[in-house]
Amino acid sequence: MLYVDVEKRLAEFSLVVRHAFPPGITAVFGPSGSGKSTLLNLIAGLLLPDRGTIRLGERVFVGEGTKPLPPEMRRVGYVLQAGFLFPHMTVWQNIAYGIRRRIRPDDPEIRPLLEVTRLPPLLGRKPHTLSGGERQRVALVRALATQPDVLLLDEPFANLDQTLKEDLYATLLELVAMRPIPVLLVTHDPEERDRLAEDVLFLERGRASQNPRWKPRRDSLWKPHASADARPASSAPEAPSSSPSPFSLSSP
Ligand SMILES: Nc1ncnc2c1ncn2[C@@H]1O[C@H](COP(=O)(O)OP(=O)(O)OP(=O)(O)O)[C@@H](O)[C@H]1O
Repeated sequence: MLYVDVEKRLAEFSLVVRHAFPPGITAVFGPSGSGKSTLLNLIAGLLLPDRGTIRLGERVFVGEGTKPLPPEMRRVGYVLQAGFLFPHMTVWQNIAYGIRRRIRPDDPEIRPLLEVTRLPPLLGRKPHTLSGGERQRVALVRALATQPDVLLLDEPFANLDQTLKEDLYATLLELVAMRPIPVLLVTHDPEERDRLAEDVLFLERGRASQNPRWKPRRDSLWKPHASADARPASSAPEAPSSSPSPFSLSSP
């Protein structure tokens, strides 16, 4: 479980988020400029909060009285809208980059990722020869190949046509089923939110509220996964006063 309880002053308002993210996909949904990317950057360690705590289980990313964990030690995978790939490297070199040990496409932890995303025929290609959807598949595998404990997706499907999106939705869900970790999916698109998310964090001018009326839709694509038992009955920020706060650093 990823716990976020932070404040960050921005140009026109403060981002104030107090939320627990269980394994599975949580959509981070809100209008442009509401603080969605800032939240992801705080979790990734690219920005530091003015106050508060971010921790994954007992592993403190940032917290009062402790030195912030640098981004490279957080085990966070990050995929951006443009699906940035190094242009001079092949698909395989892009995927292997950032993994500290030598890996091969048929290594047992890599091969299933490549197969689900149908990348094996493309491994020798350079990014400029790929379609937008193929590039996003590479970016997803690259993020997951590092075996992250949290996956951050910042509008990874924007600017793709509907057929490609559908294809990538299915791929993402297969990947998440293979590695049940908290996944934060930033999106503007209510359809995408409702098809993919198990939970939604609504943001508006930096303020977060769980919409109590939001429920996964009947045609939602996600299926409860093995770790579903680990999900709390509700990931709403308010814990009953009789139980320890999920945000307390000393809680299990
Ligand atoms: N480092 C910063 N310092 C101060 N203000 C910032 C900083 N970065 C972003 N902002 C401002 O904070 C607000 C939130 O920006 P952010 O990029 O997080 O929004 P967003 O919801 O991701 O928007 P979009 O959907 O357009 O990408 C914006 O008003 C932005 O101008």
